[in-house]
Amino acid sequence: MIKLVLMDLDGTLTEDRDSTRIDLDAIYAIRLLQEKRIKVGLVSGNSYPILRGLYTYLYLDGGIVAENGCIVFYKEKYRLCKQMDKSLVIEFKSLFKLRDTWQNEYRECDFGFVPAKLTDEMINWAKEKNLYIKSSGYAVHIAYNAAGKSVGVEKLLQLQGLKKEDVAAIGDSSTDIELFQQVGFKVAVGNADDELKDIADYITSNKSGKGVREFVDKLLKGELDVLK
Ligand SMILES: O=C(O)COP(=O)(O)O
Ligand SMILES: [Mg+2]
Repeated sequence: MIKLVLMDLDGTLTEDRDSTRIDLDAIYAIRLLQEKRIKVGLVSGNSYPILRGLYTYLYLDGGIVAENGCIVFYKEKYRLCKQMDKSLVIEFKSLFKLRDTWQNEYRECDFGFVPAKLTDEMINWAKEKNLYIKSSGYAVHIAYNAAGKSVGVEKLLQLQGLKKEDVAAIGDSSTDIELFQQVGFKVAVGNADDELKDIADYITSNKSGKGVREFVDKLLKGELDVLK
């Protein structure tokens, strides 16, 4: 039985994948889960302060994984990755002519840059330095390994004493592939990256936030084969 639903933020709770406007249907879906005592958590590349604020005002209790797995919050805050070296941020930005995302001043380990297009040159640069590098479609992220949403979600489930089978997750981008590795039921929104859809147990017909509502409605009506 699903006890926790982990939700990505950008491109999933929002109205679309190029928006930061949270879909009202997604908020309503969260309320429906809470009424059934199913916990909801956030798993995102966004910074901890941003997610902690959203977590507080959406009145969630399923925990937070911020900075693509590097920061976890469940009753207490945990940092799981090495703090980013500022000289590396400067080198990456100047080498690939990138700009800081506005949240970088609030980050510790995983830093985001725009434009969000990930190139082979960037991947090779990161590989040489054993860095995590992925694009969420909103930003290109780098962090010291071991990083990625899987690292944070594994810790979050441990903290709550939950098994994979107890947990479902919904996401939109390649950064959610690692999220899917740690949960029992994997949902891709209708406008998700193909590589995420390829490993999903269910793909919503609706995009982003409306897809969250569609998933939750079907989950609560028992229309999804979550106990596979
Ligand atoms: O921070 C980003 O780049 C996007 O974050 P997400 O993991 O919520 O999609
Ligand atoms: Mg996303």
